[in-house]
Amino acid sequence: MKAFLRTTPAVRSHITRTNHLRLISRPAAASVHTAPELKDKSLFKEQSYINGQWVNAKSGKTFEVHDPATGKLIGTMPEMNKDDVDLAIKAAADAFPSFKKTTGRQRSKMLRKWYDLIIENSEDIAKLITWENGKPLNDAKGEVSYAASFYEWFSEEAPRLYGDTIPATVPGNRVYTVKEPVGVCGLITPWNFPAAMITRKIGPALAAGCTVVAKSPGETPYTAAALTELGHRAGIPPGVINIVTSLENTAEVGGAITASDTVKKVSFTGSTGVGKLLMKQSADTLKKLSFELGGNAPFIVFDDADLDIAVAGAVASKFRSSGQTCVCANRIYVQSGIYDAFAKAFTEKVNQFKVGPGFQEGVTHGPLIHDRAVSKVQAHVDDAVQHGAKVLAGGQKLSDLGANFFAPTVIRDMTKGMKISSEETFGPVAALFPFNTEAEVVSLANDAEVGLAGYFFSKDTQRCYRVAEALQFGMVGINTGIISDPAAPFGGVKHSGFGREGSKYGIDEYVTVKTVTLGGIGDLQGS
Ligand SMILES: NC(=O)c1ccc[n+]([C@@H]2O[C@H](COP(=O)([O-])OP(=O)(O)OC[C@H]3O[C@@H](n4cnc5c(N)ncnc54)[C@H](O)[C@@H]3O)[C@@H](O)[C@H]2O)c1
Ligand SMILES: O=CCCC(=O)O
Repeated sequence: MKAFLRTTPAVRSHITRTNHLRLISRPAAASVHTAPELKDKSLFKEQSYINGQWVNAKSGKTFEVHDPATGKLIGTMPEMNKDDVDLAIKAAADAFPSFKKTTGRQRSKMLRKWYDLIIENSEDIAKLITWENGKPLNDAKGEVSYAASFYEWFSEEAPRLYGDTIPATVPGNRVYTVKEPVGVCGLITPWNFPAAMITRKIGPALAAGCTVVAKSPGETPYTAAALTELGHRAGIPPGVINIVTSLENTAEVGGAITASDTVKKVSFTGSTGVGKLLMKQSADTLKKLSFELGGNAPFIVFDDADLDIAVAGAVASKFRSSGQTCVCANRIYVQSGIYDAFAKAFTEKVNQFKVGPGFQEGVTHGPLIHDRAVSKVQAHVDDAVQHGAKVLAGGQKLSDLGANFFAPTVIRDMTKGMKISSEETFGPVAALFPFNTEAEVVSLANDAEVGLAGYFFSKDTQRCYRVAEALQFGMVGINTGIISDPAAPFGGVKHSGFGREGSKYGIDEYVTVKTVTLGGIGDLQGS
């Protein structure tokens, strides 16, 4: 109810009109909020955003969003369908002709203003992230600066969208290229980084001069809405950013985006399965695509590694967002000479974690996003134990804290046939596999359908080059467990998808290269 009271009068009147039955019929427990206090209450929006206006679904339907830490209701969002998506696509298409004519410098200023507003409001945005995603407030603050950094970065790229001057093969011809915005872009992002995944797409799209229809994640739509409100305040013109929301209708919304011939590009971050579906759906309209899909990252510790650095790297890589990032270590391979020492030191660190609701002081790790995630984690642990692995820490749900909490877990004596060796857990389970030789572990690491991130730890410089070259992954971390950086290209190979986000390459995903050939310029008279 508190969230309801924080909405604007216009929104309240609409919700009252369309939802009064649901509001009054909700069970008492479900309507009790543990709402964080926002400095700017108008950042909490329970509507979608089309053509510069906050709107409801045309059908009037809504879906509920729940706090993963408490299970309590946060609020509702419009349950949009194809009709709403078509309106958003039309708004983006109508805005495109004038937005594409803005200069890179003008777009740079808009993105910079948006960046500044996010930084000014970072505490509120972080609270929204913690509320709907569950991650501890400090991590949420980190995500806000990471998310904002993509607007800063692409505000700097926008004025530097250079083409080439090309020496022609044909005498008398002159050839040059121009990078043009691809057009209306459909962006689909997951819940694990409610802010950063969407800014990593909107930043380069706008920098290139594209307009967008973004579908925010059904589990975590409020962060995207708050960012959009700040974009509105930054003066992004109507129709340039459109945010559609859905939960149950997500497949229909994805179908409408991919089927549209007006949408020229789809950028998706999420699971490999959904990525493949969207690629099939996009075939008829031959869209430009970039897909950041699932991972199953190997994390290799060689005997010659610095033990403390390797342990710190494993803690950071494995347990970031309670294991719910696509680049989290999933298979931790430790060489036999250092295996026992690593297992002991690593387990000691994991035992120091404090699990709890993300707003609670001192909490280092929050809940998982929902009960399906908890069930998958439990299934992976049970499978490993049934096949002979030994639990060193955790291994079970923390039901006393709430339905979505799972104890940070360390398991040793993992072997190749176990589920974790071939499936991404996406949760707080560190599985330690022993190995003996460099060739053996490189082969194990590469024996995966996916290839997003891989990590290894060694003090041997020659080995560092050798193994980095041999690993079949889009990103390799050497002696570090954190590789995310707006300046560094982010993306995978194999079934982890294609395309790169962030970095100097990120903007290329949103442009087409036009070649201009001027023929027969002739010779100067008299020369
Ligand atoms: N490579 C990366 O950069 C990256 C980043 C984050 C997450 N991921 C991957 O995402 C997965 C976890 O996220 P998830 O479980 O929410 O993934 P998911 O694929 O189920 O969902 C991702 C997004 O796609 C939407 N979606 C689902 N079905 C859709 C459909 N038919 N049409 C259109 N949209 C649809 C969801 O609503 C959500 O917004 C993991 O596999 C993880 O590795 C990858
Ligand atoms: O979960 C995927 C993205 C995480 C990151 O950008 O570091």
